[in-house]
Amino acid sequence: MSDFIAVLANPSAGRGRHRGLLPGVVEALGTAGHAVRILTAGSGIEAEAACHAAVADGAAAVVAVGGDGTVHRALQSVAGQPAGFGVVPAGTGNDFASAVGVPPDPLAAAAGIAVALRDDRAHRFDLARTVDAHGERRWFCAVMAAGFDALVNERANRMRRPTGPRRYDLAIVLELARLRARRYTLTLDGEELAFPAEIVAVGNCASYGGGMRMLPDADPADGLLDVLFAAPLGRLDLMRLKPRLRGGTHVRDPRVTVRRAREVRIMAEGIVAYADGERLGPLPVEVSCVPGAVRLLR
Ligand SMILES: Nc1ncnc2c1ncn2[C@@H]1O[C@H](COP(=O)(O)OP(=O)(O)OP(=O)(O)O)[C@@H](O)[C@H]1O
Repeated sequence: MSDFIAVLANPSAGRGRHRGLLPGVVEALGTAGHAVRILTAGSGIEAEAACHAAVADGAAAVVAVGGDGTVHRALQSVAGQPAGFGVVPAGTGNDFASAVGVPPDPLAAAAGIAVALRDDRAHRFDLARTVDAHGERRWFCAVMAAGFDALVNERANRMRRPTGPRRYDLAIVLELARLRARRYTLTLDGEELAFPAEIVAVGNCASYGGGMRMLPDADPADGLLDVLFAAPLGRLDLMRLKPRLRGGTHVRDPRVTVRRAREVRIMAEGIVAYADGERLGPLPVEVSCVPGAVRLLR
């Protein structure tokens, strides 16, 4: 069957707060005049496979109902493809949705997707494409972490307890105790830089983690990636920088550098990169900005 809307709902997104949302979302999407097919998946990997199958089956659009992790999974199937993409923000972090002008209210977002599909109107936004040392390709939409924040994510993923946000707090404490500057080699459009650092991030959009504006001026429609790195700060100053991320004022610190590039390569020992909060894999990673790679319905 073709001419249908595939809906990837992540029941665990937003700690389950939006579980009752789906019927209203499906009803709103139905007004676009396409059949609505709900994809079932028990994990991020299954979610991704279900989206790929739907696109191969001729889906007119894929709609992700969840946070940035769900968006990341769904995006793999529509990036660089003619199928449209919709986001119904229902996660704890909805950073891509807010960067591309999706209404924060889930039902308003669903209604907007239906109107855009009916009127055949889409907005093109850039995506970042990654290639790892094994040649594996992925896409991401918001921010790739390749420093302290990636180490925290990797540690939190390995921990079973505590659950919820306290797991991250504990992972931060544990990783702070082991903090050390690593030697990075960064290539920005062919220019090679080598320096010691604790934080390095690449952004297609400004924020991650639910409003932490790591790359405050990143624009998902400028055809470029924003790249942030900082001279070694040490434990105390790293923690002092953290509350400044929400306002994006950390970039005023003279030890922080932000550059723009179309193609970026990052190498450092012992770092597993995370993109949109999802595990990407060990560095080195090459990242390219692909202008207009997604047809966003909103
Ligand atoms: N259909 C699905 N079923 C189960 N897990 C999924 C599904 N879709 C995505 N996932 C995974 O669920 C995780 C959380 O998703 P997401 O980021 O959308 O929600 P969140 O509430 O914002 O997340 P977090 O609690 O991690 O901040 C991601 O790792 C993602 O890969």
